[in-house]
Amino acid sequence: MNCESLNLNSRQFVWSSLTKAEQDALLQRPVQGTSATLNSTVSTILTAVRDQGDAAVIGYTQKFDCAQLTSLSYSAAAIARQIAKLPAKTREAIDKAYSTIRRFHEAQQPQDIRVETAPGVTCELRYAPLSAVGLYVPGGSAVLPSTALMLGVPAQLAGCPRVVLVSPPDQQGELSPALLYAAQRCGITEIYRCGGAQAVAALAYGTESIGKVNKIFGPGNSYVTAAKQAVSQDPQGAAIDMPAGPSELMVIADASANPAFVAADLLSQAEHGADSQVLLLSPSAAIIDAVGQQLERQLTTLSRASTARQALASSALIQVESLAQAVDISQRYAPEHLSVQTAEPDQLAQQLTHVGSLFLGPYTPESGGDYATGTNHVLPTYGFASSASSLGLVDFYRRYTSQKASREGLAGLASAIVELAETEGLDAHARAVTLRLEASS
Ligand SMILES: NC(=O)c1ccc[n+]([C@@H]2O[C@H](COP(=O)([O-])OP(=O)(O)OC[C@H]3O[C@@H](n4cnc5c(N)ncnc54)[C@H](O)[C@@H]3O)[C@@H](O)[C@H]2O)c1
Ligand SMILES: N[C@H](CO)Cc1c[nH]c[nH+]1
Ligand SMILES: [Zn+2]
Repeated sequence: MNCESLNLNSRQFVWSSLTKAEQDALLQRPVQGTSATLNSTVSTILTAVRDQGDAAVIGYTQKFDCAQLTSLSYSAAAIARQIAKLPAKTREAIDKAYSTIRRFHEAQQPQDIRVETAPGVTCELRYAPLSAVGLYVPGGSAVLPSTALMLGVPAQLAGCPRVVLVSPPDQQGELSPALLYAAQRCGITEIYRCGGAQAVAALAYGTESIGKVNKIFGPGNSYVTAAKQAVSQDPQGAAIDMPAGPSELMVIADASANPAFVAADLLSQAEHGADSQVLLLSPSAAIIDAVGQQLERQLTTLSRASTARQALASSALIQVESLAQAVDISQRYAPEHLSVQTAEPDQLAQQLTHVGSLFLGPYTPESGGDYATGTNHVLPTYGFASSASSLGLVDFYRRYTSQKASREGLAGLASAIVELAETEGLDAHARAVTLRLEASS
């Protein structure tokens, strides 16, 4: 398809006139069709990094990012030189975003709990920061310093002892001053110049220069996401935060919405990548038409119009029968971002639970949450918003339990423990209780 000549009218649909199969196709994520080839590419990269370490990472960085590196690490002096180039106004913007994100995440501090479950028996739930975390900051199609904040702030607040940041370098082998400043604000000093599946493999398995981490965080394109999913299924690999892939936005708008606002929001996510997907649901045919016209008009002024047009080819403006039907479709699609631009957004929001993040009302653009409202922009995609959570402070902790019983406490539970152990035919379990009580009677 010639992207430049995509006719947006061909992406307008009336939901009730579609068959079930057509409805399903409309809600399918664009990347799903290519997953077999994708998985095989990713698996080759993971194996190469496991076998050859740094050499493979450096080789793939040359192949995919066109950067010739002799070392993956970034020295403190080189980081400082880059940061010195940052204009003051960008520094101030990062500072502002840092403070709102920090404020929202600080309030999420999990609390240990201690409960006396029976006389003389106490149980505790404790949180410990993860000891080594890897933060993936995308840098293929656009460098995203904001993502360094979204990952770095909670890692800093949790107090993770080792925080490693990776991101694909530019063709000169450098990371951007803004990204490095954002990392510095979050206290991150261990930084490597690599991206894609090779960076995920290095974090999960370790190489000569990059030490293995316990958990990998961060969004990325379909290669990064597939690599994260693969290493998380390998007992030798690492845990991951969630599948946070190509950006998605669904907008529910009624006749009260401003079509220019809606179109701007749709384009803001379409410009992320050709595999982004944006969907409008509206009971108003007039809004659908007006948003279509606004998309055409606003596209002409965007520097990434070509990317946005490619994303629009697998996007849709859908006329629904009612807002109730829009809610049903949204719950089924489970979008990463859901914008509600209706007369009563708060009311509708009560029913909209399958979302990564909600944007309510006409003055809450999705890009606000991408940068500076304070919520985390690392969110589940591909429909995982029906089961996975948005990134938060708690994800940087491990939860574990502890218990302590006095002799009297154990005596009080003994009959239950012994009876259950005997029911399960596990004599040694029962003896561990009876022996103690006999010894101390
Ligand atoms: N869900 C979220 O929370 C969230 C947040 C921010 C960004 N995003 C998404 O993250 C994505 C970032 O993607 P990006 O591409 O800009 O950057 P990226 O850093 O994720 O990917 C770039 C890397 O992809 C690898 N790559 C590219 N082509 C390849 C190929 N043919 N074979 C193997 N590897 C290849 C390269 O190693 C390259 O370094 C976008 O889709 C954006 O929408 C999602
Ligand atoms: N919208 C992206 C998440 O899907 C996050 C982002 C970073 N910069 C701009 N936007
Ligand atoms: Zn965005």
